[in-house]
Amino acid sequence: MYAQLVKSEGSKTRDEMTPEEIAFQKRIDRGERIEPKEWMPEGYRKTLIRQMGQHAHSEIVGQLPEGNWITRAPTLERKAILLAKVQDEAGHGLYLYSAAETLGISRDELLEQLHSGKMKYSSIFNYPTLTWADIGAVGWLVDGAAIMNQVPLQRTSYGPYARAMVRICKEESFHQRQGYDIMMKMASGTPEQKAMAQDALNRFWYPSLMMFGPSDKDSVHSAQSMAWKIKINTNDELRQKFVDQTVPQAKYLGLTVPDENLKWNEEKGGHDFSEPDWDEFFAVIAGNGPCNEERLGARVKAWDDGAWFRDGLMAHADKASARPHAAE
Ligand SMILES: CC(C)(COP(=O)(O)OP(=O)(O)OC[C@H]1O[C@@H](n2cnc3c(N)ncnc32)[C@H](O)[C@@H]1OP(=O)(O)O)[C@@H](O)C(=O)NCCC(=O)NCCSC(=O)Cc1ccccc1
Repeated sequence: MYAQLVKSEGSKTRDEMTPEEIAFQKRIDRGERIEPKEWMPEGYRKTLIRQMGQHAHSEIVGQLPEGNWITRAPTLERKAILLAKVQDEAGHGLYLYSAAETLGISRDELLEQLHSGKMKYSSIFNYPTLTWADIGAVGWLVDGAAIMNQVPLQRTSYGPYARAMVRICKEESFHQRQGYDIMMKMASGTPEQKAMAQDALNRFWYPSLMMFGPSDKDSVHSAQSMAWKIKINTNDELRQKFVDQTVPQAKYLGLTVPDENLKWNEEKGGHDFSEPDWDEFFAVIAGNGPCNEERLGARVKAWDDGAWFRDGLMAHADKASARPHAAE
């Protein structure tokens, strides 16, 4: 069915699987949920830690480009809405770290891997938010792409991840609407405001398409992750759905998607569109995007600055447990 997917490193054919692995795959094929204390292949556990960890880190790092605008939101109402949205992203990160911890890795280990550059976070957050219209574009396009990817993950095979996705998707759809609402205001405002909205769309269009990952022929994990139902769709399938959903929304705003090759293809029932610049994508995920240093630097600083607070909490917890009767 997915002839274009490359074989994932370490993936096994049925003949190479142990009886336990075959039984596990049968459970997945029947659509059963896998729960934390149940047996799972080591590769399944590691793949989930990688994907859920990257997802959690993206939510946390993803607060930075929007947090940048909280003090400069144009009205009190916009400020309150943006503040709530950024707090939601923190909450999503925390559910996802908790869900990842059920796989036997601690939150400290996950954060250490983020801070040392061993684990990734979404490429999109390495682009700057230069104007207020960018906050509209982030909500509309970035949250829109996030939802497109995450709605199918509500049916992912690992129970704690699938359940976390249900609440996260509800909140992300509010985020997407608040972004589109900002874009509607800007696009129907003064010519200068409309130009800002167009400029934000121009800069965020291709980075948003990159959020779905490399094209299927370069996606090293898709084949195995889909066999395990850790992923439900290929990267290209979701990218296509995102383009098809977003193009009419841009039209409604009176804005132009920055792609001369964009056109409806009746035969395939979807748009033809230009691929993002994959060299840029691979440079960004290798740490060389416009804001990688600033984003990671901000997270490491926040971690270091919070050391006194974590130490205080631990000291308090130690004292409380040394006095078992104190709380009675
Ligand atoms: C689709 C994909 C992202 C990638 O498919 P896979 O099968 O895992 O990989 P594949 O073989 O295709 O790629 C090969 C290599 O490329 C890496 N790579 C690929 N794409 C990216 C990328 N875009 N950025 C960075 N790295 C990327 C990939 O890790 C792998 O490298 P590795 O071997 O690990 O070193 C998948 O992990 C997924 O669905 N994750 C869950 C959703 C999720 O994480 N959402 C987060 C954003 S939503 C949000 O934050 C909400 C929000 C909104 C607004 C404000 C604040 C917050």
